[in-house]
Amino acid sequence: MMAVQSLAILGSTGSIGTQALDVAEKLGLRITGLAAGRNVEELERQVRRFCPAVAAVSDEEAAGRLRARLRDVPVEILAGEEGVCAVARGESDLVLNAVVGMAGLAPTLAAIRAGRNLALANKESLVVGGELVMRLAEENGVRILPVDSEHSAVFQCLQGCAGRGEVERLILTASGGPFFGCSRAELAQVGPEQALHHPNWKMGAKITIDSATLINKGLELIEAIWLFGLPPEKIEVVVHRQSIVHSAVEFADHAVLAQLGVPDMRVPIQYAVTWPHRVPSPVRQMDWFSLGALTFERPDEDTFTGLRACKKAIRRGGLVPAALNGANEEAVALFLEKEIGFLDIAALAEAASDRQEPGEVTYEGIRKADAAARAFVRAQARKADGSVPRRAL
Ligand SMILES: NC(=O)C1=CN([C@@H]2O[C@H](COP(=O)(O)OP(=O)(O)OC[C@H]3O[C@@H](n4cnc5c(N)ncnc54)[C@H](OP(=O)(O)O)[C@@H]3O)[C@@H](O)[C@H]2O)C=CC1
Ligand SMILES: CC(=O)[C@@H](O)[C@H](O)COP(=O)(O)O
Ligand SMILES: [Mn+2]
Repeated sequence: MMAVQSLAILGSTGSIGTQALDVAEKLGLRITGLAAGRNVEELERQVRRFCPAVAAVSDEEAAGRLRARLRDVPVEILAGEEGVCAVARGESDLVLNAVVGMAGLAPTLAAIRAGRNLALANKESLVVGGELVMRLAEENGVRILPVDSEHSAVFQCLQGCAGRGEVERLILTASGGPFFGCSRAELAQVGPEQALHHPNWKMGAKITIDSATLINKGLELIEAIWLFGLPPEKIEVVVHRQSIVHSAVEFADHAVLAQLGVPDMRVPIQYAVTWPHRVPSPVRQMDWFSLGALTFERPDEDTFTGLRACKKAIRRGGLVPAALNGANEEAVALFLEKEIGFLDIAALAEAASDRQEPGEVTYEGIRKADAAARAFVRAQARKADGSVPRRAL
């Protein structure tokens, strides 16, 4: 891959998007396109600072507001999923997809079909459509560079590895989230305020809740299967409370390589951009003498049932992970609105995925499975007769 000089960022107003702009600015990259949801104020600031040729937002109303704010700036403003996909297809050496959720799938596919190399933070693209995404990437000669910290860590450990046959297993580390060690009785009482406090990472709301339920790790397991072409039996989830070891690879000779560092997403973002090279970064050095103990434990899947539900969805395959993902997104939104309890998230994600037949993974199939799972979750949450595990225990 030629050195990246220009970058399009999708989800530029979010946690990863803003850090990616920070990295891009320090590397002196040209920003060719930006896309976001509805945060027009932040996107206006970004457009004025980085002067992309094109910017997109998720709907016409937001596009109207952005156009009104940027009348004096020569930028093309697009709207809707098609607008975001147009930014993904536009001229750039690399597209960084940091959109949150299933909304990232269409732009992932658009970038790949246009032959754009992809730095992928949007893990949901691979969760719902890994088979499709990886097949298209291969057909179009597109590289997918992981941004998710664990997958970047594995990718870094795999540099120089001659092939999958040399890998015994991957070790995906999990912080355990804010509630590690809690009982189900305690989890039944927690609300968004507590769940939004990740012990080690400052991230967007959706992924922070996913970390608290451990569903993030289940989604990451699926992401790893597709990125590295390994079966689930070869991927072990290990709780590592300190988030210093970002993941590891055990090779055929049982040597283990791990990637360590302070928890700062600018490291994996920058590596995805500069790969295979490493360049200086403003991220602080790890202080070995203040690290203290690094601990490793087995995840408690009886308490955090979401991880087990993800493993079941992987085993059933096909469209089942898409249903689980759609249900989870909907349930997380309801939890943040205080409509359902914390334990309901995993219960609803599992119930919705159990209802889904595996079927064939097509774009239309994914959308249908996603929509059906969301409708199921909304309907269950509306029921007042107690037949759903509302604030389940
Ligand atoms: N944050 C982190 O440290 C990590 C995140 N990830 C993954 O990266 C992705 C982004 O996460 P994060 O940055 O935390 O999320 P945020 O919620 O902080 O940001 C999400 C971004 O997506 C945009 N967006 C939302 N809906 C749409 C849409 N329909 N079309 C276009 N853009 C949209 C938002 O726009 P707006 O705000 O303008 O509405 C925002 O720019 C997720 O898939 C997450 O799992 C992976 C590893 C670490
Ligand atoms: C930074 C990152 O990659 C997140 O996905 C993070 O790993 C979440 O932490 P958990 O390990 O708690 O899910
Ligand atoms: Mn991660």
